[in-house]
Parts: sequence; C-alpha cells; structure tokens
Amino acid sequence: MSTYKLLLLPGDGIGTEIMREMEKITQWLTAQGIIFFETETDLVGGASYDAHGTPVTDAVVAQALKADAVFMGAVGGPKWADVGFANRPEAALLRLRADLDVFANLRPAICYPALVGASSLKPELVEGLDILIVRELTSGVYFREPKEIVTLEDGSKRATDTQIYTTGEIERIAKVAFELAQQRRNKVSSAEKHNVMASGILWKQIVTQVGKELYPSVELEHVLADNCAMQLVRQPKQFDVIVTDNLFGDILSDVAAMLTGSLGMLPSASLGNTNPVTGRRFALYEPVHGSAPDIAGQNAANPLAMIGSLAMALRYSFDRGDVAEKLEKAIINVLANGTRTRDIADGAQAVGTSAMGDAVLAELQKLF
Ligand SMILES: NC(=O)C1=CN([C@@H]2O[C@H](COP(=O)(O)OP(=O)(O)OC[C@H]3O[C@@H](n4cnc5c(N)ncnc54)[C@H](O)[C@@H]3O)[C@@H](O)[C@H]2O)C=CC1
Ligand SMILES: CC(C)CC(=O)C(=O)O
Ligand SMILES: [Mg+2]
Repeated sequence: MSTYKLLLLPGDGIGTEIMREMEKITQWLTAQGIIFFETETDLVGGASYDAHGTPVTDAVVAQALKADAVFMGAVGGPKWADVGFANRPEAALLRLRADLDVFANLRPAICYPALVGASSLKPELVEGLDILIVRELTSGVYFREPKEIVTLEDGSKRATDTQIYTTGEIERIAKVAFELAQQRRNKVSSAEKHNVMASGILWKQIVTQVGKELYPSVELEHVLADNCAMQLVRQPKQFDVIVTDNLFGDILSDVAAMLTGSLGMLPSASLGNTNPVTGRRFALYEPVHGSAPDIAGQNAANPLAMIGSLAMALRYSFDRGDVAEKLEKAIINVLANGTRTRDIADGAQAVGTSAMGDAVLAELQKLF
C-alpha cells in the first residue's frame, strides 16, 4: 500500500489546537495500517511571519507542491493587525491557493440530526439539510490587480480592488459544480450579480452555456447573490449545489455554516488539476472558519470542521470513501451521544477541543 505525504500547516490561533485533533486520527489510521500517512509540519501565517518575516516561505510552498495533500488550520489574528498587506498572515493562504491553483473550493453544509436544535434557524428549516457550496477560489476580487490604496493630490486616498473573471475560469468551476450535482440531487444554483456587475453577466452566460452543452439533464437556476443569502436563511433546503465566485462564496459559506449549528462544523476541500509530481489532484484541506482569536488557547474550539476536512481528503485525494464514511459516521455518533464543544452546546455542559477529538477517535475505533 502507498504511503501518502501530508503537509500540515496548523497556522495561528485555534489552528494549532484543531490540527492536533486531526493528527490523532491520521496517526491512528497509519498505526492500524488502514492507510499510511507520513506527515511533515511547518509554519504558516502569523507564526511564519514571526519566525521568518514572511507569512509563507518559498520552502513551504515547495513542500506543498510535492505533497499528496496539504492541510491548513487557520491563519491571522490581532497580533498582526498592523502588518502590511503583502505580509499579512492571510496572504499566505492566498499564495498557497494560487500556487497550487486549487480553483474549486467545496464547502458542504450538513445539519446533523443531533444538531438541529443548535442551528439559529427553526428545526424544520434545517432538519436534513445537505447543501454544497462550490466556490471559485483562485480568481476574482481577492486576486486580481490593481489592488492598491493610493494617496491623491488632495491628500485623500483611493482604494481599488479588481473583479475579473475569464471564460476559462468560469467554465472550469461550472463543470465541477455540475459534475458534483449529478452525484447529488441534480440541481445547480448559480449565484452572481448580473444586474450590476459585468463579471456577473459573463458568469451567468458561461454557466448557462456549460449547463446546456454538457449537462442538459441537470436543473440550473440563476439567483442574485444577495437574494441567495436571504434564501439560505429563509428556505435553505431549496438548494443542492450553489456555484459562485470567490467573494460571494466566502460570505455565503459563513451564512450556511450557521444552518448547521456552528462555523466550527464546516469542512472544506480545495481541488485543482493533476499534480505531475504525485499523479493526484493538487488539494488543500481546511476548515471554513478562521483562527478565532476570541477563543484561542482555551481548549474551546470545535475540531469537527478540521476532522471533517480529513474525511474530505480521504474521499477526494485518497479514494478511500470507505474510511471517509466511517469518520463521518464517528462524528455523527459523537454528536448523537451528546458530546458538545461550547459553540454547539446550547448552554449545556461542554467538553474541550481535545476531549472532542478523543471522542471522535474512540467512535472511529469502534467502527473498524
Ligand atoms: N482560512 C483562514 O485561515 C481564515 C482566516 N481568517 C482570519 O481569522 C481571524 C479571525 O477572523 P474572524 O472574523 O473572527 O473569523 P473566525 O472564523 O475566526 O471566527 C468567527 C467566530 O466563530 C467562532 N469560531 C470559529 N471557528 C470556530 C471553531 N472551530 N469552534 C468554535 N467557534 C469557532 C469564533 O470564536 C468567532 O466567534 C482574522 O485574522 C481573519 O482574517 C478568517 C477566515 C478564514
Ligand atoms: C483569507 C480569507 C479569504 C479567508 C476566508 O475567509 C475564507 O477563505 O473563507
Ligand atoms: Mg471566509
């Protein structure tokens, strides 16, 4: 059996705490011979800035390009609030996503039965919820130039961000969304703002064309992104796959997180083309949430988004859907047993980050 090389980048804040819990599982899977992982851990984000003066070193990027999969905890925090734009911890994340060209960010939002009451919406709106946001991840306003703040003659300033999307960029993310919809409930909702944005007009045209030419049997609807946000909290179960750009996908996935009970529940997979070094798709796995400075260092973070990201890796990078299903089942069982971190405890007794990780591992062990 092959040994897979994982690059672990815990990052800042709760990133280090949740990565530790995920590692308990990779170590156990390896020790049991279920799947062999060899891990290397390095700095990223503010931690890398403090050590090396840059949020990600060229050496770490080189390691990422050779890895079978990269796992990120989270980056950022108030400590680096005054660091210039190019060296902010978040810049590391953008560079890794760009250099690996992991353009397809899959963000599933599933409301597990035991957490129906933890959602901020009424139980009947979220019971059985299973939606997938497919976010374009390597273009759009987070990446395109010019991106600058200039001082004008009168001393005032002008800030510019640039939204650009090309046909090719839209086509490739649309194909991912349609392919995934075919394995689910066969419906794609494309969210943009063609009423006010040129990129929205092109987005709508290209998604329509891809759907008509290649996936005529998949239902396609177009929804303005602001309405999509509203519909997500009004009637979320109307959606199956939502395909959208980088900025809207960032926002809509945080909205979707609360339907499941907590931002700490949402995993993600960011996938690219085949890596000639590994023969596997470039892949970066990370929770949807950030470094949560408000709870960092308290053993209070929910590690399930990070552990769920490992389940996605087992499925999308390592063709081990069987192990992924067991890991997801272990998460469901732990929640069904009433084990809760603070974010999903709804006022009830909560366990810490490490106890939640231990509980998932114990459940997983029972399933083998
Ligand atoms: N992928 C990444 O590394 C991301 C980094 N960030 C960065 O993280 C820093 C903090 O950003 P925020 O806006 O506060 O967003 P955040 O996602 O870190 O936190 C938002 C809220 O959700 C809670 N939360 C998040 N994850 C949780 C978990 N696993 N368990 C329990 N509660 C959890 C936090 O305690 C906080 O109240 C910023 O520097 C931001 O730029 C933000 C989003 C993504
Ligand atoms: C650096 C940000 C774009 C990270 C973020 O909020 C996300 O990807 O969800
Ligand atoms: Mg975000």
